[in-house]
Amino acid sequence: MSHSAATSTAVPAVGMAVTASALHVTRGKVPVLRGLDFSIQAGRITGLLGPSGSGKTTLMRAIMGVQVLTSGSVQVLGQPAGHPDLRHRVGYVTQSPSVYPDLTVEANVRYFGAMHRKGRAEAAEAIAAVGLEPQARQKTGDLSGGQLSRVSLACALVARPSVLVLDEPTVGLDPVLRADLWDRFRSMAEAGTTLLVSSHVMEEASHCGSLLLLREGKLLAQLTPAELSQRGHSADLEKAFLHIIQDAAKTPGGSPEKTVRS
Ligand SMILES: Nc1ncnc2c1ncn2[C@@H]1O[C@H](COP(=O)(O)OP(=O)(O)OP(=O)(O)O)[C@@H](O)[C@H]1O
Repeated sequence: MSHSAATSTAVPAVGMAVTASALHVTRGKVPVLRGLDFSIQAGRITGLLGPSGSGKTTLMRAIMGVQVLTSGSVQVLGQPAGHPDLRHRVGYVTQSPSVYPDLTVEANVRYFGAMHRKGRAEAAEAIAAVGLEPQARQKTGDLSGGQLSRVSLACALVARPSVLVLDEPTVGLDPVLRADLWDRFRSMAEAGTTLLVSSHVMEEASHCGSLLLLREGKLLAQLTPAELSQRGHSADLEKAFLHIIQDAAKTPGGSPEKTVRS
């Protein structure tokens, strides 16, 4: 897998790429996000961590502007989430790969690239970035699950977005590929791209510059991995997170502890 720094149209690594204020989302009759306030710093990897059902995907959908908000607001690169000006600047990779199975890897990536006025060179770079050069001419429908999710990622990378939102991008990948992908994310952040990456795997939190910890639709904390370890009294980030969750459960009314800003 190539680790060349991505040339993106990223905003300078100052200021905030995403800001949510008093964000409430109800899906069906279920209050899923319950009053979130946070900012995501530009040019950094922010991890979105929380148990299954805590609202991670819903929050990512809100940031992409594809989720109806009950109240509150989400701003992305200074525009309301979903604003047409953000179309070429914000990329989203969902949990289920959305690619054309009858097309080759290369054709898929070139197709998505064309939507963002990108050509052959950018497609080749995106394919190399996810380690799929050997499969470039293969029909996407014949690939393994992990390869398929990497095609989906390449289809987002080809646009060279300033903000990249990734829903569990490392699921189904072996440890070597996972490490390669995190290296890739790191070099993208160094080049100025803002990444928001969700994961169930607390071990992956250590790759992030900042963490948003969600539980039952509330923000338990925003902090660095080192702060998580310190506050959760364990070098094992999974144990530290559990500790913080247990502390929050003891708080009267089940309200989260005071949010730590990193
Ligand atoms: N369309 C819907 N109608 C009603 N409830 C929904 C809908 N979609 C999601 N939910 C509920 O919203 C809550 C949050 O779901 P969400 O997918 O955001 O969680 P998540 O943290 O991403 O979970 P996972 O890690 O399992 O993907 C869950 O309780 C889920 O059942």
